[in-house]
Amino acid sequence: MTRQEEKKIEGKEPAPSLLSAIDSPQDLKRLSLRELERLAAEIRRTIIETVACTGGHLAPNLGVVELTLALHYAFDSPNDRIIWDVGHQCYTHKLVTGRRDRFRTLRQYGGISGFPKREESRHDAFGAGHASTSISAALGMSAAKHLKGCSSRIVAVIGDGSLTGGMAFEALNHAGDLGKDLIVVLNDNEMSISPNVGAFSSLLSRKLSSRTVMSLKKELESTLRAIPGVGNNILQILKKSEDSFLAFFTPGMLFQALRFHYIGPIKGHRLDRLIETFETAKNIRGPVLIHVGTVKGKGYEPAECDPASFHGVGCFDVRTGKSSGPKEAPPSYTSVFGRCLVELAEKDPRIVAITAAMPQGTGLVRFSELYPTRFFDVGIAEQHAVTFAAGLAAEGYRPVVAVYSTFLQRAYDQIVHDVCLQNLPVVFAMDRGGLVGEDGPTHHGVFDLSYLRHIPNMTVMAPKDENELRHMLKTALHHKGPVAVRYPRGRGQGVPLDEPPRALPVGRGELLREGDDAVLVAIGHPVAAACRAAELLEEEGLRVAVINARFVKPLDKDLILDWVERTGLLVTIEENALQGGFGSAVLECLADEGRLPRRAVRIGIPDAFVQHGKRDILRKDVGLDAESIARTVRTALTRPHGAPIRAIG
Ligand SMILES: Cc1ncc(C[n+]2csc(CCOP(=O)(O)OP(=O)(O)O)c2C)c(N)n1
Ligand SMILES: CC(=O)[C@@H](O)[C@H](O)COP(=O)(O)O
Ligand SMILES: [Mg+2]
Repeated sequence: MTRQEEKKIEGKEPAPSLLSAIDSPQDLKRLSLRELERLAAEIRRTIIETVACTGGHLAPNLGVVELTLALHYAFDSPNDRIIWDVGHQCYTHKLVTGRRDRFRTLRQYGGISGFPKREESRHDAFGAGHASTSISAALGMSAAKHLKGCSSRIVAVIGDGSLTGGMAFEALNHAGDLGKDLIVVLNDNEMSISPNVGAFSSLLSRKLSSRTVMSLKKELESTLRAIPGVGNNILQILKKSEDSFLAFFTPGMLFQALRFHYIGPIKGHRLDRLIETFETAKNIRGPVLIHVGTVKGKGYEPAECDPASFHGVGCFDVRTGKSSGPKEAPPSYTSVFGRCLVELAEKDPRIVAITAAMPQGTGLVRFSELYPTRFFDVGIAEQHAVTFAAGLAAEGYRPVVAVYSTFLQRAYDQIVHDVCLQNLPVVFAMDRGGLVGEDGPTHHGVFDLSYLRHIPNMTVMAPKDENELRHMLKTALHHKGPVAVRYPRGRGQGVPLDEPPRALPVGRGELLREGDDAVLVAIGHPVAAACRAAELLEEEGLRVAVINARFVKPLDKDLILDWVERTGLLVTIEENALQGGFGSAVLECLADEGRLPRRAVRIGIPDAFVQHGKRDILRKDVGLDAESIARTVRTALTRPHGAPIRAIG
C-alpha cells in the first residue's frame, strides 16, 4: 500500500504484523493495550484491502474493530457466546477466530461467508444475515445455560438500526422479565444503512454532555436542599440511586424500565474503556445493556464521509474509494423501478411508497425527495411496514411496499391476515427476487413465489426484463387487490424501455417462440436463459417453444395447456424453490384439468440452501444457465417414456 493510501487509513505506521500471530482469541489476551491498538490498525488495513477486492460490508466492519477486539479480550469465546446481529460486521471476529488465512476468500464461492455461520467456526455461536434476531437467540442460550447450570457468558451485539426491529423489543421485554444473565452490547453509530430513523433512534442519540448532567444535578440538589424537612431525604435517596438519576436523563431510562442494568454511552473506539466496561459487566447479575457509541466507517475517510454508500460495496480503488467495477452497464432493475414509480406517482396522488430501512437498496431515494409526504421509511420493521401499508390502502391510498424478497419473509402473516384476507390493494415491489449472489443463503429471494401464490386474493407476477417490469408496475397499480411484482438483483437485460408503461392483461402470458418438440414455460429473469437454450437446441435440429408466463397467479392456463398438448414435453423454469413454486403451480393446474403431460420436468432451486458466490456460478450449479437447460431438455427428449426426468445442474 502506498504512503498515499496509508494516509486514507487512520492508524499507525506499518509495523511487524501482530495479526499473523493471532490464531484464536486466547492470543489477544497476552497483548498489551498498545499492541491491541496496533492490531486494530492492522486489522483495519486488512479489511479495507480485502473488501476492495472481494466487495462486502465495509463501513459496518470498520466501525467495530476495537469493539470486537475488546469483546474477545474480555470474554472467553467459544465458551462464552458472542452473537452478532445481522452479522455483516463480523469480519474482525472472523480474523481473530482462526480465519485470517482464509479471509481473502470472503463471500467468494467456496470461501468463507460474509456472515457468522455455525458450521464455519465454533466461535460463530449463531448464524445471522437478517436483522434483530441476536437478543432472542442470546436469551435462548442464556436460558439454556441456566438450565444446564453452566457458567458461560452470553453476549449479543446489536446495532442501533437492528434495534428498530420488533423482535428485538420482544426479546428485551422477555429478558427483563426472565432476569437471566445476559449482556447486550448496543453498537450505536446512528446509522442503519442510511441514517437511522424512528423515535427510538432519537432517544438513543440524546447525548447529554457530562457538563449538562453536572449542572442538572447541582440545580436539583440546591432545589431539594431548599425544601424544608423532606428535601434532604429525597436528596439522599437520589444520591443512593445516582445511576437511576443519570439513566433518567440518558437513553438508559428505557432500558432501566425494562429492568436492564444500563451502562453508557461509552466511546466505542477506546479499547481501554471498552475492556474495563466488559470486565465490569461480567460481574453484574441479570440483563445488562452496554451502550457503545461508534463511527460507521471509522478509519477510512471515504467511508466515514459517506457511510451509507460504503455500507455494502463492490470492488473499489483504496486510494480513491471509487468503485472499480464495470462502469457502463444497463440500468439496474432497482433504478428502473424507482424511476417508473416516480413517473406513475406524478399522475396518481394516491401512490405512496414504503421502505423498511432500505431507501437506497430499493430505489426509493428519488421518490422520497420528490414526494416526502408520501414516502415512509419505517426502519427495520417489515411486519409493521406491511400492516402500515394495509392501513393506508384501507383509506384509499395505493401503497407500494418496496422490499427485498428475503426480508418480506418476516411479514408473512401480515400479508395473509392484514392484506389478502381484506383484499386490500397493496403492491409488493419485491427486489432481489431469486439468487442474489455473495450474500448467500440468508439473502437469496428464492421462496417468494412459493410463499405468496397459495394466498387467496394474491396476484403474483415476475417480468422477463426491465421493460416488462415497468408494465407490471403499472398493471399492479391498476389492480384492485393485493399484488406482488418480483424482480432480480442487479442489471437489466439492456432492452429499450417502452414509453409510457402500459397495463398488461392479468393472467396472460406471451408466446416468444414456437416449436413442436417441447415447450419451455419460464417466469421472470430465467426467460432469457430459456430463449438462449431454445437457440442452442435449434442448432441441433430441435425446435422448442418458449412461453414467458408473466404470472405465477393467475396462470395463463389456456396458453400453457395448448402448447403442452402440441409438444408433449413440458419444461418449467423458475429462479425459485421447486417446492411449491411456479412449476408446481403449472403441474397442479394441468392435473386439475385432467391434462397432465406425458413428460414434464421442473427446473429451479432444489430443496437445499444455495451457498454464497457469483450468481452465474450458482445458476450453473442448479441448472438454470442456458447450457444446462438445453442439456436437460435434450435428455428429456431422448429418455424412454416413464423414466424419471431430473433437471441437470
Ligand atoms: C430483517 C432485515 N431487514 C433488513 C435488512 C438489511 N440490513 C442489513 S444491515 C441493515 C442496517 C443495520 O443497521 P445497524 O444494525 O445499525 O448496523 P450497522 O450497519 O449500523 O453496523 C439493514 C437494514 C436485514 N439484514 N434484515
Ligand atoms: C447485510 C444486509 O442485509 C444488507 O446490507 C444486504 O447485504 C444488502 O444487499 P444488496 O447489496 O443486494 O443491496
Ligand atoms: Mg447502526
